[in-house]
Amino acid sequence: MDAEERRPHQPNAQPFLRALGYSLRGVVYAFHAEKNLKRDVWLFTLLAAVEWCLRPSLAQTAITLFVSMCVFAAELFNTAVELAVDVASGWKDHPVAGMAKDVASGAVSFVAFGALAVAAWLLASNWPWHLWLFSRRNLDSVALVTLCVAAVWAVRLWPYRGVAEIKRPRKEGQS
Ligand SMILES: Nc1ncnc2c1ncn2[C@@H]1O[C@H](COP(=O)(O)OP(=O)(O)OP(=O)(O)O)[C@@H](O)[C@H]1O
Repeated sequence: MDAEERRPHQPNAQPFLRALGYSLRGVVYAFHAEKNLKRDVWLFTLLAAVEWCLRPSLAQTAITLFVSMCVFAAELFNTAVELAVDVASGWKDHPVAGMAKDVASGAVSFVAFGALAVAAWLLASNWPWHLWLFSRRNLDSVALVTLCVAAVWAVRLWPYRGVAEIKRPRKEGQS
């Protein structure tokens, strides 16, 4: 595969826009292919629904959104590690390849536990819970959450037009 095939998009675009295009391509692929990321999109939507109802302050909303983005980032790094390990190992089993994937997935677990702690803090600090869904309370928070959910779903639903499907070749006996 030559360099042009590896970098197929926007040959005349500004370097910044080109880099943005490549990042978007990677993120769309991961959201299209990784079941964990698909599940995280739903969990993020659930968090947004909770924030639409509870209407935390703007600072609290920003913190929870930042932590959610850290979870997405950790999953994306994990996906990148899995792909790199699969290519480096030629899709063959190797203890170091397996360990590399286990370490990467351990990193995701750490961020996920941190995110659970932040979710608990959000719920506890807004106790007793009121349903503010149809009020004008903290509209700036609502706007921020809505923007982030829309962005995440845009990436999730963006059609994936990969050069090739990336998947591990099936072993004998696997369906
Ligand atoms: N090349 C390999 N050699 C040895 N063990 C491997 C190899 N690839 C994967 N494994 C083991 O199988 C586990 C699952 O790997 P796999 O590539 O199927 O990830 P996955 O199930 O898609 O993970 P995730 O759910 O995080 O996306 C790894 O954590 C590792 O323990």
